[in-house]
Amino acid sequence: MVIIAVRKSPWHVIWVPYVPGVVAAICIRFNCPKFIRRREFLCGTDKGWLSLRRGTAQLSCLKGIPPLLKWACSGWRGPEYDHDSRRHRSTFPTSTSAPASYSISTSKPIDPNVWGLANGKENGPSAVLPLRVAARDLGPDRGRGLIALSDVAPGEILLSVPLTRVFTSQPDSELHWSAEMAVRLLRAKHLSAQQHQKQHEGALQYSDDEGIQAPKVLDDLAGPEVMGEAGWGPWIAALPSAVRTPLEYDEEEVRQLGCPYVMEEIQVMQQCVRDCYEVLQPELEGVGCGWQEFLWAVQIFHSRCFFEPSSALHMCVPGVDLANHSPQPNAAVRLQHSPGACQGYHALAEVAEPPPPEPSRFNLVAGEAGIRCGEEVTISYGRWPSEAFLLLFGFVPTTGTSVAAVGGGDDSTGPSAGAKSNINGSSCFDANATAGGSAGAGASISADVVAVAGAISPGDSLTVFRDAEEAVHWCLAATMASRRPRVGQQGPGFYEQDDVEKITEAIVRTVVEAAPEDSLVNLTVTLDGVDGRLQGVLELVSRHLDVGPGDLLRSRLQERLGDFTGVKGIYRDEAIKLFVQSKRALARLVLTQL
Ligand SMILES: C[S@@+](CC[C@H](N)C(=O)[O-])C[C@H]1O[C@@H](n2cnc3c(N)ncnc32)[C@H](O)[C@@H]1O
Repeated sequence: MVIIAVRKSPWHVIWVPYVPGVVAAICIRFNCPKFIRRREFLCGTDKGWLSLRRGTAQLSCLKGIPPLLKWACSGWRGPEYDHDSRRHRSTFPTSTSAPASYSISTSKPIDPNVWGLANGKENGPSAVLPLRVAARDLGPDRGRGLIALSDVAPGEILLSVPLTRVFTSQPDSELHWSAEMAVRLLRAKHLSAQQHQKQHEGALQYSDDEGIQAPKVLDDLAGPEVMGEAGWGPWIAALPSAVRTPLEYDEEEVRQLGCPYVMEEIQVMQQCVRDCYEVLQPELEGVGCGWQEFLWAVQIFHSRCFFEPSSALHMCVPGVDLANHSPQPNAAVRLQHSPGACQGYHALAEVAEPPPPEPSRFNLVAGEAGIRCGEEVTISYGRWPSEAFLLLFGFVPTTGTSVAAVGGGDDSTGPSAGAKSNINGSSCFDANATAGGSAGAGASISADVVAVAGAISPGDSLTVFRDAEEAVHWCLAATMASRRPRVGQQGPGFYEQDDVEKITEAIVRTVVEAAPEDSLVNLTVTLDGVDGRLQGVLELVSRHLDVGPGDLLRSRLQERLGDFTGVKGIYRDEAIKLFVQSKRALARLVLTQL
């Protein structure tokens, strides 16, 4: 696992390159200039492809997607060209151990016709494109996804999309990136519909005139490099008709999230998109679009874009954008740059005739364990707190483990108080060191803890304080509240409000001076332990207040847990439920460690 600290950055997801040096890190981020809040996440990505998932039962075929995949991979000569894959394929043992419930338990290639794949057709002048993947409807939880049509060898390219067919943000736009892309998408949709209409009318007109050949309509495979904005039609036609992220949540749904930080984030995001709409409204009306279409288009980009850090561009990659997320993916993406863009190309050109430069391509590549026929092809969107997944993609990833032990919808049940074991053998829970607590390092993981951990979204973290200043204020206020003297008595260690403010200011100054380079925002706990910056702040405060940092953390976590246990009513969205369950389970689990 590679861990990367992303500092002073808004939502920012990073994939570490599968083969270092071949591809730049690919990221996804939500980055709105109007409301950038400095946030700090520890994030990482699994470099390995640990376990593979089998295909889902009852997969239905999708009209419109096969032509999309072919269109997206324009100019690619296909997997057979890139690899001698038969050699690799023979390395798979015959799968006889697959559970009977799996719909596909054979490594025999699936007949593309049965699966509705328009296969073996030409893609370019003479090339045959026998794709190894097809899109399938995987049900309401995941939407569509990509399924392997045959066993795929490690490292084999599954889809290869030229950058000319990648819908990319404009670097110098003054608008928020997704709003700028949305308005272009809607214009392209309008133009491609007009183009389609013209072609249809032309064909009708000529079919009336017997003996006269219909005018040659543009090839179905033509793209934006030939047709300009109207050329995005095949991709746009395959986009989902609805995407639901928190941009569409109403007040009640936002409230159900329970977490004040996330609630605020969503409100700011919603306002930002409304502001962008106001600016763009005249242009949007010009292409027959209103608020609903704009909101759809913005959410399309939030949920489907890669972020390429070296160019700072957001990229929506037709075909690859059908790959769903898994914390244990079996594939990854790579940017493959053209020889013309590589060092040495021009030097070569001086001494010999170099091959014509190929466009750079965005590849979907099988992981190092390969992929079995019938398995879903997944990539990792990154290892992120559940709010990042929720805000951008509208879903919260799970491990699939039962959540019964953390109470599910019933907030009264929690993990057994005896579950004092250390998560993953980590000994990071040292906040209690001066408070005399037991971290239980090295203890085995009890069934309760495993069940609780199962509800926690992989990579989740719990924001304990927004920033150091809030932490200091809270610690002082909570400590003074507990020491408030009775009338007529002198409480030990109790300060009056004026003094509290002075002490708070002094502590904040000390904290900032102690870590001038550090961004002291988004102080969290995770399954790996207490954020070191949070630990530092708590220790500084505790010295002034004569109270253990572990005690301060414990009572703050109790309060945060209360945010997630107070949610009433039936969850209106599965993602909200999973978000609340994950945060609640994490808070409880950390509390058992203190
Ligand atoms: C890049 S798209 C993937 C293709 C998408 N399923 C479709 O039908 O077009 C990302 C969206 O797919 C869905 N998705 C991806 N991975 C998922 C997962 N592990 N669980 C649930 N939904 C997922 C979410 O709706 C997300 O916003």
